[in-house]
Amino acid sequence: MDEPLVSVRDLKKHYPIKKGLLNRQVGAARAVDGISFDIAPGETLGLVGESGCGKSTAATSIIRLEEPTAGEVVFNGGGRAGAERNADGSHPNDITRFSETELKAFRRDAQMIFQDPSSSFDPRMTVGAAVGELLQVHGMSDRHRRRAIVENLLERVGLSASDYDRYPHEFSGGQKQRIALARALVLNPDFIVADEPVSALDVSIQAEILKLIDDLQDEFDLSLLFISHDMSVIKKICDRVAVMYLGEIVEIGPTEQLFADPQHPYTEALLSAIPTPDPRSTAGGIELKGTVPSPSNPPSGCRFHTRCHRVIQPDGIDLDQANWRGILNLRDRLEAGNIDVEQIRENLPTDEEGVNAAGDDRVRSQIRSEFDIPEQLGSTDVERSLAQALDRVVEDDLEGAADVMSETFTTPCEESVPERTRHDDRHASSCLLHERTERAQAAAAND
Ligand SMILES: Nc1ncnc2c1ncn2[C@@H]1O[C@H](COP(=O)(O)OP(=O)(O)OP(=O)(O)O)[C@@H](O)[C@H]1O
Repeated sequence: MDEPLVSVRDLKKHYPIKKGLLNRQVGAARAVDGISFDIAPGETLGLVGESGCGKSTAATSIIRLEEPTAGEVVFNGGGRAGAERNADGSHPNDITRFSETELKAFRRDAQMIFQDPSSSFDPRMTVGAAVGELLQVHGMSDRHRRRAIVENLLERVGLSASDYDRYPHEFSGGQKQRIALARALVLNPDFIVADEPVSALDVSIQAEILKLIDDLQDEFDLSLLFISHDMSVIKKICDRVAVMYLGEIVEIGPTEQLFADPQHPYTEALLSAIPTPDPRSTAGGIELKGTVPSPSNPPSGCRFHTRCHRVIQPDGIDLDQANWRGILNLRDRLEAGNIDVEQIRENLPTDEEGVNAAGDDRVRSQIRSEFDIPEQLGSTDVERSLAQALDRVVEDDLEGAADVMSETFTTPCEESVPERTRHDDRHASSCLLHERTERAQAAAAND
């Protein structure tokens, strides 16, 4: 790739968590925790992940609307191309080190579009004034010239010059997003960050706005960082995609390749969630249960291991993968002390005879079924440990049950942080499964 327009390296944004009267820092929410990628001139890079993965924080940190905690964002637009690193290793184009003056110049060259077009406009300002405001801020004092530029832009985003004197409330959501695009383009930037720009719009309008963004990108030769939680939107507009989970990028690659051949289980799960026109289709059938864990206390090892349908089994265990997931889910819930045995008992239908004994068995069965663990697992060792744990559960000794479970049921995924594996020069992912395959292949080649 030629010199990228934007080059993000190991970018972090941690929010301090403070407590008590003295407001002492007791921890940090690691919203963005070491992300790296490049965006080429004229390219659209998608950043996708569920709510809470850190996408918006990444966006605002990259264009320094928030101060990053660490890392580098090199911006080679705005006439800054071709600069060499300083002797101390720092880069003169590193946005995170820009002075106020440099930052002001950068603000001409990089713009951001937000999800909700309604809240991005002052209701008392005409559309023309809102779009032209930045021209004025950046020194264009000629009112007639400003008006001519804005009228022309309004037409280029599919509105008309006569909309100049109208007010935001007179426009629909889709039209307001067109106005937001005109405003983002008015200073002729090189780089636009669009944070969920179509998520608040009806699906039919979404398609129109995506088409407009695509056309404008060509016309204005823009690079775009396009943020969305929706894989189907990403597919329509992005050249490459970075998949983000809990502050990290777990996979990155060209859109077509990533959709056809996803390498990270999280990507697979996101793709599986794309609705299909056929209601009977299970579209891959991977159900992403639960929500993204808190970035203040992320899971050890691979952060996705607590929800992963491919979570690795330790040596000596070889269960059906869904059953293994169920066992780990039960273990994690027990460790969190988050199973209410009394509640389970109360919800069971009453029995006429031998209430206690039958009740305990039913509690065991109920728990197994809740966690998708069949009555017999086909492995004596696993069954023995599970039975011991369930015995403790029915005695309401959750801690004891958790101890038994965590002794037997462990996964390499919680022990090692996966390294980035390259699948080709543009496609990479971070999953222990690939690391293992690579190691096995290397060992075979050496034999
Ligand atoms: N100012 C803040 N202080 C503390 N934590 C924050 C702050 N802003 C965001 N976070 C946390 O950082 C994590 C990432 O949030 P972020 O909004 O970047 O995610 P997102 O992927 O954009 O999700 P969404 O689409 O819901 O906005 C979340 O857990 C959020 O609670």
